[in-house]
Amino acid sequence: MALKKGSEVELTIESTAFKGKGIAKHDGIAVFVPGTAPGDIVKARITRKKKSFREAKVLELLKPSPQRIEPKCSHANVCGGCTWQHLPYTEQIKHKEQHVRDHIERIAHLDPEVVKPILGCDQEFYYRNKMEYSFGTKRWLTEEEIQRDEYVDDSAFAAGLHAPGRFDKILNLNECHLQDPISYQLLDFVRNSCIQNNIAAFDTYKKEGFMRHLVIRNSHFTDDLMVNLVTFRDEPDTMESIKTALLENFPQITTIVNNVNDQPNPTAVGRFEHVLHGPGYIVDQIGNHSFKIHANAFFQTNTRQAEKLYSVAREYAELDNGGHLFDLYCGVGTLSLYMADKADKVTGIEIVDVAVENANFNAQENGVENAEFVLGDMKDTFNDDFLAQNGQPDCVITDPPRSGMHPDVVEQLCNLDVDRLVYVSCNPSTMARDLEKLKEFYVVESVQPVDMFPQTYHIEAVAKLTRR
Ligand SMILES: C[S@@+](CC[C@H](N)C(=O)[O-])C[C@H]1O[C@@H](n2cnc3c(N)ncnc32)[C@H](O)[C@@H]1O
Repeated sequence: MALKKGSEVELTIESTAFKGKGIAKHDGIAVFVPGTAPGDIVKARITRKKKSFREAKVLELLKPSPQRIEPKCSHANVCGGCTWQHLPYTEQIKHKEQHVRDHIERIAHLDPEVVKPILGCDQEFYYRNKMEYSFGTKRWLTEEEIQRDEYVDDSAFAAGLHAPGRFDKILNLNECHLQDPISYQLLDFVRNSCIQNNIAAFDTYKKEGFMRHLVIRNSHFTDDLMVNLVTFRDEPDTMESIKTALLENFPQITTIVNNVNDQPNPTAVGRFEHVLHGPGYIVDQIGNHSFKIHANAFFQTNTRQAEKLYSVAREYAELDNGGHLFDLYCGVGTLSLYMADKADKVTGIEIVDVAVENANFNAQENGVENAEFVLGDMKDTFNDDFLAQNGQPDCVITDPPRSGMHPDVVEQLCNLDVDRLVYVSCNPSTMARDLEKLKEFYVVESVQPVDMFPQTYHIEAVAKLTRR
């Protein structure tokens, strides 16, 4: 019988899908069930019906999988951040490796044997150097509150992470084990200070209020600790009082910045920024190089594991005979500098101006004289004029955002006369899509999954391509 939306059914979870959902089969139809583990037997309600699959929500865990462990965090079952705290880390990485294989086979149509055994992360918790919290006027109700017969008001000054799939509801966090505990202590302090001082959270519907995000960045190699308060309006007096209170209670903070995002978009990047305390950046280290990082510049969020990732990219780039390296989507120049001693010349391209400024500064600070960085959108910048001006590369590293590369960039890479291409990706699905096109011109020799994000379904991978 076809499963209708709303029907209740008993399911045995067989495996996991990308994004962490468990998969069960019912009358030959795949049913995706979040929050489950292979081996679980659950009573579930169908929440979505599509031609070839269903989605379901667990109503009752009838028999837990023997693989299950107690999550460390009290929010684990609700928070969308950690999908897999109920699985041992050894199991998590098996699933991630399999997901990369699946994408390589199903989307890139390549032999999954090119995927190597995953490189796991030594640190299972507290590995992040950045957390981006949000404020809102609606809190996510607990399961117990939802079940009550009476009306429960969800209006609140809520501070934490967005409830899964909800742009308007915030899960009020009082713990999180992905970043140093100082991170959620700061969150708690800012939430309480705002409530005491009648400072409003931003209301996404009415487009009013004040506090939008709190972004904490801490260095893993220095004592630098950045607090970035993202607000809807520019109110120097309010910010001065928050800054004073923060420094009185957390003297270890080395810099405080205020990004003012007065636009409807929900990003934590301001239209302009004020530095309220300290230098306005932190310094961290990957390999032998130190990096200056401003609030709005990208930096790998797992500093220690980034070195493992970069060493794979360095090996795949095969720069033993030097040559000209292009570092596409270069951020603050981390990969460029990590490779620069092997190359004759490195040219990076990046869209965020402050990241390019940081990259130039970082090259100078680290005594790297053969790297230069160009500001621009890859799809407009990486063209024939650019090649005529900057010369042809011998090797290209590309490390795009989660959305992957723009089709024009993929096409330019297909037409490029280059021996080696190294594709670093934080999304196996878009990487596989791009490899599908690139494989006509390049041999995909190997794909190395590297886990940068324990407890979550996210997985990084590095692919080595050589010209046909
Ligand atoms: C995944 S990060 C990689 C950064 C760097 N390779 C690293 O390891 O730190 C992707 C970078 O691409 C930049 N970016 C995003 N879209 C871009 C575009 N259209 N053109 C150029 N750079 C872009 C982002 O600002 C970010 O710095």
